Amino acid sequence: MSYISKLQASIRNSRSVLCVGVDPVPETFPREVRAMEQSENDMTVFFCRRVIEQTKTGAAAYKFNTAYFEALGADGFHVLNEILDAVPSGKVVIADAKRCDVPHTNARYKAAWFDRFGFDAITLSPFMGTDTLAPFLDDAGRAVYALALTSNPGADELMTRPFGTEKSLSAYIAGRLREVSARYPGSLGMVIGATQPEHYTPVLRAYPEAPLLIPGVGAQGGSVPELDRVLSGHDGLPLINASRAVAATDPSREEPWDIQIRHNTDRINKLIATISQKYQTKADE
Ligand SMILES: O=C(O)c1cc(=O)[nH]c(=O)n1[C@@H]1O[C@H](COP(=O)(O)O)[C@@H](O)[C@H]1O
Repeated sequence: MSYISKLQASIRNSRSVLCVGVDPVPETFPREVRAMEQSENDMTVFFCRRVIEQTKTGAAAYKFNTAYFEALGADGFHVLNEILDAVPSGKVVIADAKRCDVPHTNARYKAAWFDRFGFDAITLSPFMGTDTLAPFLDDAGRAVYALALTSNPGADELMTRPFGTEKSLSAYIAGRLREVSARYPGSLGMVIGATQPEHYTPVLRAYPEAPLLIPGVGAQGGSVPELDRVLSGHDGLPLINASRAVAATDPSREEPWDIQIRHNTDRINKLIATISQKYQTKADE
């Protein structure tokens, strides 16, 4: 099955373009979880599996930022594997690894994240040139999301600046990604931050059919109505990621922490409902 078919099916089944970010920080786990007196690794497996359980109806995808598993040390990859086992089949799983290296080294990252861990997609930095993306693009069943317009304030240092005749370096990257995507069976999409809608237009115009991974709603303050407006003419299927906004729990609330996670997810899904509906229709086409 191609990556795009899997993405379409998952958006259709969940009726949502929500991607739940799994970025566990043991110090922020609910006190009930921390009180279990388990090891940090066991707590992480328990917490993340519960997050997946509570979000699986309303999420099309899960994005695992590998930093949070590397931070657990030598057993971090075992922890990641145990959590991946809990993701229902049919959901898109993305390794947010943001790798960037020469092609023969990137081939080993591909062996790790696609072949060993079985992720459907990976985030990569395109800053060493588009030749570095090639090792990830030989399989129609997998996808790359290349950083094109990131959500952090420092994106203004490089990405949103004019580049050659292009409005921004981001727009140039988008154009290059479009050219490269035509040469490979794998799917090549873009990461664009929800905090940057004023910079979207030239980027999306340069690659209108790009699958999009959009982080930055929730904790980083990206505006969903703005996102809805700027996405209006975009053809590629988006995934809108929320990590902390899903996992955040408040001990002063009456509901149990895991129900809070379900309600957080419902709230975000309501917020992005217009975008989800539009792309669900596209996924049906
Ligand atoms: O590639 C990403 O996913 C990414 C790119 C970007 O420009 N900004 C960004 O926040 N991210 C990731 O998206 C997630 C955002 O987390 P929250 O701000 O908690 O929703 C983190 O895993 C970030 O590493």
